[in-house]
Amino acid sequence: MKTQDELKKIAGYKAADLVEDGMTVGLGTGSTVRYLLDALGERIKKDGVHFTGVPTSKRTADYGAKLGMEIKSLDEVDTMDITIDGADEVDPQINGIKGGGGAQTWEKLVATNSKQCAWIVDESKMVDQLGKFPLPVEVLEYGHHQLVKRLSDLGYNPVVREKDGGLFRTDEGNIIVDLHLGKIAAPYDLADELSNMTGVVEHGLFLDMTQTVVIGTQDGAVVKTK
Ligand SMILES: O=C[C@H](O)[C@H](O)[C@H](O)COP(=O)(O)O
Repeated sequence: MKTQDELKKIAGYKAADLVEDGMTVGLGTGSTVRYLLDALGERIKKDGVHFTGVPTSKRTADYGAKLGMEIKSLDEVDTMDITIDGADEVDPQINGIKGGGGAQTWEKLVATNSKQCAWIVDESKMVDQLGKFPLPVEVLEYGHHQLVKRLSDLGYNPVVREKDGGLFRTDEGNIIVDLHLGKIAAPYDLADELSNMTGVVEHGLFLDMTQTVVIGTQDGAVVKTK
């Protein structure tokens, strides 16, 4: 029986095949993406493959640069040929929840500027309906008590994310409110509602953005395409 970490590695290494010489590639964030970066680092060393990486977090930028990748910011490129990223939950339509690591705002910016997107997940992340994983929402710190109250009144069970005894901070210096929803019956309505709330920077619902999911399973990598 392979561990969850081994399944993440299977997905990350398989997805590295999607990257071709000369591409501009959006690089996601998280523990599964770390395996993708390791695999790409090996291809750089062994095969001399060259691509430009557009990272979705400072963590990914630092790790990619350490592995010899050319790193550019989103503002320095026109478009990305593909973005490969992790996800916290993926449903049968390849919609998902992201932001478990608090990186969803940069991730969504990079994804929406990419020609195609692929997610890499272990099989435990595949669900019939989104919402068991708490939905991360990046918000401005200013006024967040009011916003949290509003989210609570709506029945969304908001919890302000903490780290090391203080508030968790995103790469933009904002904070994260995790919505404990249980099930998301109407994801499109919820996405619109959250996007329209003043103080919300970005939420972790990624709808109709991704065409491919590479799943690490006990039987190897499975690629599902829309
Ligand atoms: O903010 C973090 C990202 O959305 C990650 O891609 C997501 O949380 C999945 O991370 P992991 O591969 O570590 O489970």
